[in-house]
Amino acid sequence: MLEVKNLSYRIRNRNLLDGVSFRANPGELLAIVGANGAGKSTLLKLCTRELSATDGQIRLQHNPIDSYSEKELSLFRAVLPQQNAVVFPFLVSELVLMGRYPHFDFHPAERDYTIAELALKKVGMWDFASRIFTTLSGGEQQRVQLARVLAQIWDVSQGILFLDEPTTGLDLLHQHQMLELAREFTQKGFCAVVILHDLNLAAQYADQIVMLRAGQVEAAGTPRDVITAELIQRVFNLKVWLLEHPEMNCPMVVPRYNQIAGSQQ
Ligand SMILES: Nc1ncnc2c1ncn2[C@@H]1O[C@H](COP(=O)(O)OP(=O)(O)OP(=O)(O)O)[C@@H](O)[C@H]1O
Repeated sequence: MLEVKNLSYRIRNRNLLDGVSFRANPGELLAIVGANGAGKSTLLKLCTRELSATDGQIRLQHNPIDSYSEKELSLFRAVLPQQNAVVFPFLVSELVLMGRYPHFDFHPAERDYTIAELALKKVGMWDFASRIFTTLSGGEQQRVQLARVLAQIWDVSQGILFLDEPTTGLDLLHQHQMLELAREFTQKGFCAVVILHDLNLAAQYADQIVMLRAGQVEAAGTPRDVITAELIQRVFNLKVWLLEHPEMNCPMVVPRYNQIAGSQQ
């Protein structure tokens, strides 16, 4: 469970976040959406303790975020950051095994190797296990990083998964597989908090959406509550058509063509 109450973050007299509140329950995938610069990554960095809030509270599994040691946090909470520069020539298998670091002291156990293998298979990258990570394509690297993150919380029953723009660099199939995997973990009792730019992915996979605008929550609720033409115009400055997904019970967003052409002038 993640609970954020009246969260603010101020830097150099500018409020990057102002009075943000929401709650993500076990079993839920919560998407954070908003225009560039709205404060999504800042919010995620506060929730993962990379930054400290100026005001407000964050609770994980009902306890204040600061009540946990780094080790305690890493046993139930995993983070896929937006950028994850790897400079050393690690093997793919070594990198995924790093996700197991919180679970062993000096040497990985058989179970850690097994979980790293299962995680790599889960993201369809097992065949790349003995490749050097830095030689992989952008999308392949992203899938391996996901395997590392999944390996970290593989055998946790109610963990928290934070994903910052996880679909970046992924082709259409793997974008959906990424979110299917996040959803699979929510079905195990996890809560997943995912920053997404693609409103259609948010509509299809999220149980709840928090829509940020200039550091504040403009709207929050189910995809039907939040993915409306009016809110999208207000938050993204774009007129859209809303269609019904032919199979899934959710709206689909299609930008109005004249608007896009007009916005470039
Ligand atoms: N250290 C900093 N100092 C000053 N401004 C900052 C700092 N970090 C972030 N900002 C500003 O805060 C705002 C929110 O940034 P943030 O990265 O959270 O946005 P975002 O919603 O994740 O954007 P994007 O969709 O482009 O990734 C932006 O205007 C950014 O320029």
